[in-house]
Amino acid sequence: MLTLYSVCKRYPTGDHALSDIDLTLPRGQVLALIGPSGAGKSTLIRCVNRLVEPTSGSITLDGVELTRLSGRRLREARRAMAMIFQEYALVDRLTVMENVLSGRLGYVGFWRSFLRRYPREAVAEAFHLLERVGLPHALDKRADALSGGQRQRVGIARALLQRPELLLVDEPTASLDPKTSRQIMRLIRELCAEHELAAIINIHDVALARQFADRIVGLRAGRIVFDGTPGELDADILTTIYGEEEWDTQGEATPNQVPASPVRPLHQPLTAVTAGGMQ
Ligand SMILES: Nc1ncnc2c1ncn2[C@@H]1O[C@H](COP(=O)(O)OP(=O)(O)OP(=O)(O)O)[C@@H](O)[C@H]1O
Repeated sequence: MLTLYSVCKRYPTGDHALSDIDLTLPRGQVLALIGPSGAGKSTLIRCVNRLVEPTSGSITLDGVELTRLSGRRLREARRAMAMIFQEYALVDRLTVMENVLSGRLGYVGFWRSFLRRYPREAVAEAFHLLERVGLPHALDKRADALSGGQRQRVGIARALLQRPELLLVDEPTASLDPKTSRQIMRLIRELCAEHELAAIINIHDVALARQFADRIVGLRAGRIVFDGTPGELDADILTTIYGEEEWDTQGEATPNQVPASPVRPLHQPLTAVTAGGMQ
């Protein structure tokens, strides 16, 4: 469904953020993108929806070459790719419902979106999605009255209202406590299965990646250095991705199972892992 071929990104500063990235993502697959800070994870997902312009290479979604699109055709292509952000990117002064409905902005005309008049069908779907993400009673609340976990649920409902084929998820749990992080990752995973959505999730927490992704891609210095299943991610591979460290790799986590002892870089706080494993 999504194919990247020989994608490179060099920023005007001279930073080679991505070098020769080849990746094919089938429909419905949940891919976790891991790697050290500066490895190029955010750049990669932003190249897919062209928030960042790749310097060279090809990116196709359902056979459409995204790198050559502009104007209306780029806007149309972007509807199929919804983004979920670390900081949620909600409009604080708007209600939960209004924030979710903004997921349809790419579909309604200028005046409708300006006046925030959405089709009845979109409102009904937004109700349904808010119920699905566990916020049926928060419709009229202002976004800034919500907790971080609730805000992320709104962000997820908004993304789904866009009716995407692909979710681009940028550190969805970075600002959340370990239990809420697991709930959010589980929700994303379940929704991907329900809607046959593919997802690329940029995530620092290796234990969460192992537990909730079908596939893990490790980036280091802009290159893919690992592409495999969570079960294949052993200590040697973690060293290849992150560098030398004493890795704890006991306990094979499979999606929706609680790992006995999740993999973690030893420099991560122990509390983050133990609390995450308790739920
Ligand atoms: N707007 C920019 N201008 C110049 N260089 C940038 C820009 N954004 C990122 N870079 C550089 O590109 C490289 C990859 O950055 P990127 O943010 O994609 O990495 P990352 O893996 O997402 O890091 P983190 O996990 O810390 O978010 C880094 O060397 C970074 O300094």
